[in-house]
Amino acid sequence: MRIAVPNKGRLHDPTIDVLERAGLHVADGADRKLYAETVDPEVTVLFVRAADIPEYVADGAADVGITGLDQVREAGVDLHDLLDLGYGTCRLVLAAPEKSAVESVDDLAGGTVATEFPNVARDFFAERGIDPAIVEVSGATELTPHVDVADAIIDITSTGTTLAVNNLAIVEEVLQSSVRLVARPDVADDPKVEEVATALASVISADDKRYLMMNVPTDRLDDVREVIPGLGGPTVMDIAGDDAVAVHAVVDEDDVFTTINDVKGMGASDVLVTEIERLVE
Ligand SMILES: Nc1ncnc2c1ncn2[C@@H]1O[C@H](COP(=O)(O)OP(=O)(O)OP(=O)(O)O)[C@@H](O)[C@H]1O
Ligand SMILES: O=P(O)(O)OC[C@H]1O[C@H](OP(=O)(O)OP(=O)(O)O)[C@H](O)[C@@H]1O
Ligand SMILES: [Mg+2]
Repeated sequence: MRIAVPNKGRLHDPTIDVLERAGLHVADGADRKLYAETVDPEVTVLFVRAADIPEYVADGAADVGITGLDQVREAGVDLHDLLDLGYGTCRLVLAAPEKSAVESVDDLAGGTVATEFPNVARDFFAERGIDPAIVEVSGATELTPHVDVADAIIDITSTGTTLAVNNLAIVEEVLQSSVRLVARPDVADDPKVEEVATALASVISADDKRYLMMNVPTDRLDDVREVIPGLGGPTVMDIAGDDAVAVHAVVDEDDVFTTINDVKGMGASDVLVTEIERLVE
């Protein structure tokens, strides 16, 4: 099976990282290599531009791909969205100069919009019933409204810094994007594809969970159970020759602070909190 992953840009490192954490060690994924073997002899990684990944998967050059939803939409190909990997979060927005006549989508009727995402742009305006001219650019999109190339842009924003320094204001959101694991429909149910999806999902599930370990006086165990929802309840083990039990549980990261305070109040001691590498539910 072949997985297409971003060869450079901001998505490269986090993608290699998530594959590694999923146990799919990428052999010698050095710069400028076009493909690499993984620890699984059946899985090969292809390094491709983020924008080209949907086409590679749709055409069968790769079976699954990891890239931004914005790129999948722009390619207009029919792929199964198997998993949201949670990074590369950004928005595609329609934006115009702060001091311009463009204040709503309708103001662009008869106007011009510059973008690296012409297909997403056309779909967006078609749905809104207007048909502005679309100018395709390959970068520095934020400059175009200031040099009379366009009245507005559709571009990526995350922190908003680039729009702000270029005196551009958001007119409307076009798409929310994050990095996805996508598959060609005919291989989406393939056991190997499911294995990879499960392994990647286990990393994502573990990210916002923590493993709690503690010793609890035996007579307070029922109280402790009440405050630790855990994953199917906590694991309880006897401690030889002691009036206490060891309790292990998986808890949401957001609940760790409260849970520790609660169990301390119930006499728990030696509380340990650790990160979880993977969680296969
Ligand atoms: N500022 C951002 N914040 C979050 N995600 C982003 C941001 N910019 C881009 N992305 C996501 O990363 C994907 C690839 O963008 P990136 O800039 O890494 O690639 P590129 O533009 O093809 O590469 P490069 O900029 O190195 O030429 C985008 O399609 C989008 O999904
Ligand atoms: O809202 P912000 O946090 O400012 O991020 C938005 C910017 O990030 C991306 O550019 P990138 O840094 O990838 O440069 P590029 O244009 O060379 O791709 C995107 O094209 C925007 O310009
Ligand atoms: Mg970029």
